[in-house]
Amino acid sequence: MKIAIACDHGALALKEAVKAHLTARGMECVDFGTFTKDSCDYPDFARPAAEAVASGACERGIVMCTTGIGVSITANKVHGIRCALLSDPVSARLTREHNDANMMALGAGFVGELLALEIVDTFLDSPFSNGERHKRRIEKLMAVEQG
Ligand SMILES: O=C(CO)[C@H](O)[C@H](O)[C@H](O)COP(=O)(O)O
Repeated sequence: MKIAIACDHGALALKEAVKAHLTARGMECVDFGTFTKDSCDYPDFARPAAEAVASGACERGIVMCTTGIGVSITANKVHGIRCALLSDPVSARLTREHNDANMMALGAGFVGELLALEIVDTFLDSPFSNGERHKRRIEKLMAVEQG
């Protein structure tokens, strides 16, 4: 699986840990930065990662900042993206089963590395349920993009 990853200065260490973990699992990470601890602006990194998922260049995306909020809001403004801000593995499973989320966000200030990796694994390993009611709801939520 090809995964787009991105972070700002608040989550650099977590992004590196996620990248190492996914690489060890045999997945390909496309890293959109940031690459230093210098202060930066999270949309500059979350946006291209989300666009890579929206275009199909990457299958899933994982974006990180201090809270996870800024990167998740940014990703969700890209057409085709359903990005869930996650802090527990149950929500990671349910957002795949119910929302068919194609991206997830983590707040490095709130979720430690071990928990973050469990959330990432659960998110990537959980399938969409394909339930009719969930498909209907996703169609309706994606229609919001059309105005
Ligand atoms: O959490 C974030 C946005 O939702 C970012 O990671 C920023 O770090 C956060 O807004 C704090 O910004 P600062 O420049 O590091 O003070």
